[in-house]
Amino acid sequence: MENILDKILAVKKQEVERRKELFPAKLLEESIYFPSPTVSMKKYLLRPDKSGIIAEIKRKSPSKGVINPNVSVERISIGYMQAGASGLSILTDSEFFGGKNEDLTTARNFNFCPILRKDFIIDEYQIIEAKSIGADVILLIAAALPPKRLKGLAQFAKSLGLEVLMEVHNEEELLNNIHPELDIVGVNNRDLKRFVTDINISKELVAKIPEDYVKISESGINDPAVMLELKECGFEGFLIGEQFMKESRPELGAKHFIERFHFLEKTKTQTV
Ligand SMILES: O=C(O)c1ccccc1NCC(=O)[C@H](O)[C@H](O)COP(=O)(O)O
Repeated sequence: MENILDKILAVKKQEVERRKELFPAKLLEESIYFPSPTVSMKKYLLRPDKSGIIAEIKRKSPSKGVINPNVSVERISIGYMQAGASGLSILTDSEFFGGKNEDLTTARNFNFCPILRKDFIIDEYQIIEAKSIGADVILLIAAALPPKRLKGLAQFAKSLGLEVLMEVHNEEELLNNIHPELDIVGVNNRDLKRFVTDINISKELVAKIPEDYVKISESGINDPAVMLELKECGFEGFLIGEQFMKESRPELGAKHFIERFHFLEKTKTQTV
């Protein structure tokens, strides 16, 4: 039976073909976003003055349905960064997540920070598009791509100066996809085929990720105490969406979350 990831990928394939006709790659290459150079997510995640959080803007999701449909990308993206996020993740998929490319360009125009284009990348065209709308990092999902294809897309992204976040959900995906073209390895706690979210997936896989990569844990992080546990296990970054987006003011949700995280971290250091 077709799972949600298969369904998203089938729709994405058609969408990419349509977009290639409407906006040929040659045209996009001419409009590659110029004013801002690539900002390194890897470096921002390791900065001690930041929280390590990649704060996400998503209006809806297949697992949760509508989360927060009427958001101001300008206000939230600025607020996330002022709250201490290390970077932004902008969902650009429209059919399943209610996003659009313009959301990323808006975030780019108002922030000097690393921005992840969160989408389902299956084609070089989408990488050129990511660069043209102002992204710094692209996501490659191991569950969505054969290892050889993933490597080829990673190499292509690097040739455009983009960083690559490679996402896995189990050890097999990790071992099949480790190569030098990656910058960040993400463990998605959410099984994209079944919607089950389990933080233990991150805890089990972290030690198996080679030291050369910045390690992030993704999805289902809904408590600053959980984020602290993940940090203590060895994660340097934390991709958080729904926990903030479910608030009427997501940027304030992020601010309170980050304040609480710093308080817990400080208390723990003082008592050890
Ligand atoms: O979120 C979903 O339902 C989903 C379904 C199928 C593929 C991807 C999906 N989500 C993308 C993500 O990985 C999350 O948006 C991201 O990691 C943040 O997760 P959360 O903090 O749980 O919103």
